[in-house]
Amino acid sequence: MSPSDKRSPTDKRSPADRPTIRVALLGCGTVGTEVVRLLTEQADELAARAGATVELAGIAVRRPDKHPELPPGLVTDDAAALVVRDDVDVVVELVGGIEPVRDWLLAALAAGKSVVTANKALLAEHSADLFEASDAAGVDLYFEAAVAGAIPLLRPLRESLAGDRITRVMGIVNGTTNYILSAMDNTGAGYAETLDEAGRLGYAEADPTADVDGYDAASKAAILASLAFHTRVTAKDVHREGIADVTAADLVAARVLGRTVKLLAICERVTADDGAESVSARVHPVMIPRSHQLAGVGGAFNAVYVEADAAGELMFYGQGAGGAPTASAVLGDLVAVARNRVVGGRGPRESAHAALPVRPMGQTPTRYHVSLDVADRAGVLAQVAQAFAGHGVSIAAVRQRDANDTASLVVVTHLAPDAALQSTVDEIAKLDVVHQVVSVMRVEGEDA
Ligand SMILES: NC(=O)c1ccc[n+]([C@@H]2O[C@H](COP(=O)([O-])OP(=O)(O)OC[C@H]3O[C@@H](n4cnc5c(N)ncnc54)[C@H](O)[C@@H]3O)[C@@H](O)[C@H]2O)c1
Ligand SMILES: N[C@@H](CCO)C(=O)O
Ligand code: NA
Repeated sequence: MSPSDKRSPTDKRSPADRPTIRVALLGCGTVGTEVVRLLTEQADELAARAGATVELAGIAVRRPDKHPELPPGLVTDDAAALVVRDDVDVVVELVGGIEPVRDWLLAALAAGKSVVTANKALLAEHSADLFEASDAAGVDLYFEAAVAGAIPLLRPLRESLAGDRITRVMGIVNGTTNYILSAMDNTGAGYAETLDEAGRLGYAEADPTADVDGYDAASKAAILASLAFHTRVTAKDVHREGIADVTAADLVAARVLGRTVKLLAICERVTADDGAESVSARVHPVMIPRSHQLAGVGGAFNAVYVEADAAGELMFYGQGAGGAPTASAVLGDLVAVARNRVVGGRGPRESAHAALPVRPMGQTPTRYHVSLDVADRAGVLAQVAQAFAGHGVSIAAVRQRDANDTASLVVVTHLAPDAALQSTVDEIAKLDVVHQVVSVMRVEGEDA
């Protein structure tokens, strides 16, 4: 697009006079394929909405010979050359991973190209560098698809809620693990077969351990905490536990009590007694009541609660993974970026002015559900209760069920620092009267 193509938003040029925004697409896998389809099928509508014809200038893939469906003149295996080409206005990155993508995007931004990306791993590590490069060049960096797929979530945080004070963001942000946990809970399906199915459906990352070990959700939590609290949180600041240790016994223990297990990302603004503010960001399995709205979120769907001082509680729900849903978010960003280029403006920049410290997990208040098999004799409950009291942890509820010479004991705590809860569980596991620690799970969504 040449500078003379710029116009005001009220300019009514005929389609023939519209400027052209030329797009370099990097990666044509699950999401990239759907972006090409939508760009082609909806070309006229997208042009009308963007105020510019949006046209592919090139498509970089690892193996051009594997893509006979793409126009040969557009396909290249040289992404580094494509992103700085003079005829490219916008780079849409759908490759994933950190290197070499980081170098490509920094080069693209430095060359004055706007960037749209779905790459949460990259943003959670290097958003500072990327924002700095986009500011230096005066171009856009959009990434709605990076968190919660199709769900408009980042734009509401960056723009709609910019006038409010967000206190908490909590939800299901990984489709693959939600698909697996839902299947294990509903049908008792096995872990491995369900993970394979999530891969076939295009939900899982290229390396699915990023999903099951919580790395993907931790990257998303870092992005959410940064945007919600106007600070910089990176993936390594996020406490991370995946679902690999969630057992059938955990799901049964949850079911018996009318609960289920979800992998949640929880980002909170924490205010200490002296008024000092910090943020906490964590990803781990959580036991929630079946009546909780997040309990009904099945398959690869995502749902995120946002709590803000003035707005109160908001909930965002929809498809969090898969080619077409993710492409929807990419196209939304592409139209926004194209519009900005047409009018000569920019979207929101990084807002990290609050510069809040990150509170370590051990100091973060949580609640535990502990299920134990204990000896069925007098004084056992007192010993277990003493262990909690010794670490300053207050008990909210105790349930006991007897079977032969063993009793099943379930303890749910009030809020306590996570480190105190961990130490309590370690001590309890060593008690002679405790035969087995059946399940230990953090709890959300119940009255304390
Ligand atoms: N699949 C989803 O549901 C989903 C949802 C949200 C975000 N994302 C993100 O979108 C991105 C792409 O995900 P995907 O599922 O489409 O992955 P994919 O593995 O299906 O596709 C990746 C593409 O990148 C290409 N590629 C790899 N190395 C390359 C190189 N050196 N040069 C050029 N091309 C190269 C591959 O050929 C392939 O076409 C990732 O960042 C992912 O985290 C995916
Ligand atoms: N692998 C990711 C894709 C969406 O970001 C998931 O399962 O949620
Ligand atoms: Na999104």
